[in-house]
Amino acid sequence: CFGNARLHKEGMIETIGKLTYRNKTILAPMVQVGTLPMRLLALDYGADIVYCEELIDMLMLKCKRVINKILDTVDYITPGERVIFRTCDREKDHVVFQMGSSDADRALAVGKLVENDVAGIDVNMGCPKEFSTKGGMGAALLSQPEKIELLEETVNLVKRIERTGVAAIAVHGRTKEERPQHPVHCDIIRAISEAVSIPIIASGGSYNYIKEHSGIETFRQTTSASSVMVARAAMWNPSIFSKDGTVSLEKVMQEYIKYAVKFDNHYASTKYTLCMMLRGQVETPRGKKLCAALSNLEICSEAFEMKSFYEEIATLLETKKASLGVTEKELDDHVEDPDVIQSAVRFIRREYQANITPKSCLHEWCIKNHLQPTYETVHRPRDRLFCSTVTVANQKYRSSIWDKSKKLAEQAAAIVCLRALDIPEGKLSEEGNTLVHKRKREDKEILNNTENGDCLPAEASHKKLHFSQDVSDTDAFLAS
Ligand SMILES: Cc1cc2nc3c(=O)[nH]c(=O)nc-3n(C[C@H](O)[C@H](O)[C@H](O)COP(=O)(O)O)c2cc1C
Repeated sequence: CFGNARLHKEGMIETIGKLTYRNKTILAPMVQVGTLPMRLLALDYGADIVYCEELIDMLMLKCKRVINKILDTVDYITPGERVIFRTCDREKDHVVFQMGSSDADRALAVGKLVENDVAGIDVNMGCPKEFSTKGGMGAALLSQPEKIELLEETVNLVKRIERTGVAAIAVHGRTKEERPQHPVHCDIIRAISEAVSIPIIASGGSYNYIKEHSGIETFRQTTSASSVMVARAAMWNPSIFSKDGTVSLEKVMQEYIKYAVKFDNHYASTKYTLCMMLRGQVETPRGKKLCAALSNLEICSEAFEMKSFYEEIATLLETKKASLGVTEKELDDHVEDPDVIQSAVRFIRREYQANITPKSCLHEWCIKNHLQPTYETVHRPRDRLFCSTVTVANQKYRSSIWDKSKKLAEQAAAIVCLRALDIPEGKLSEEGNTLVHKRKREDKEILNNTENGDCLPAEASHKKLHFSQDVSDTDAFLAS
């Protein structure tokens, strides 16, 4: 069995800590899923504590802390302006930051970096996946005595961890070799619970116990644990935390999307989480539209009929931006370049044939002409928009309209190039368009690793989602 050690703030700053881990229901750490929208939704439905997805220490140490006045959030962003961790006041007393680390100094440095923005800090010692263990993180920590004082027996190990002063230990009741669909070892969690005096948080009950809210308590009693942490059952429907019974998935998804839009959640995380909620339904027309979406706007407009909500929030954010005195002119810090062919275009998915994108058209044309298109994208941090320049045969092309995602910006650049070269771009309105392209979305490359789905560190996670037919069910996904 393996677990997560929690270095509670109390342990680090004696007078501030308020969070305790007794008698709590907890949203478990889940890569891609446990971003701000899911955490807020879980709190709305009654979770007491919410964990972020595992974030790797080295990546966090590259981040700077930024107050985002437009979203009212605190963001930790990489030098490349990627948001790695976003949090807000509402969750401040409830959110536990989970890190992946194999080095005490780095772990401490990350702890110091985030300690004033979170309620607790968790070191992941549970992830059995290779990407984690080969870096000496996750479950690898369990076999490095010098790092966590391993003893032969799990109970003795937990006792020794307890003596380090951690506030609580979460135990996922499975061995390193077992997979999430194997029965959870309640007896082992119980033995651990009885052996130590700090709170034990039982994890691993989604598959066998937590079909509805009452299952959380059954799992707690069966394991004699202080608290229960829920991962998959909450991912499938976060209203599992509600004492009033579960809410329809349709409503839950809408609520989730609202948070995702309000807090500008990365669309890949939004899409992944919604696909996990849809489970067996990703092959339905809506599931397919969701999988094809390349932005939160597309998720709202194509798959959920929530375009007007998206637009309303976008307008609000624009107004806020303006009231903060940030003008469009100030924002447009992208250098004008006379050598670049520019025009004001935007890629609108529904205007194109299902399997065709401007990028794929350009790619195909380039292959035929023995050319190689190269894309360079810049991100404007203040409004989080992207602008891409494509170079073909030493000529640069770009759209003057900045877009919501790198992918959309690249498509727009491809459109400018195709139009300048008078090449069909795959639009439905193009007469006699007979181009047939295999759908070849960058997303598919990004999302193409089912193996890591049950515990994937954030650095890799945006590159490893996959929603193909064979991953239409979470259980299959986790089992792979
Ligand atoms: C999509 C997904 C991502 C996960 N990511 C993490 C993670 O980042 N850190 C971690 O410690 N465990 C992670 N886990 C493991 C869960 O926190 C939990 O221990 C496991 O799923 C068993 O609990 P359950 O039966 O309630 O699902 C992940 C699980 C899932 C399903």
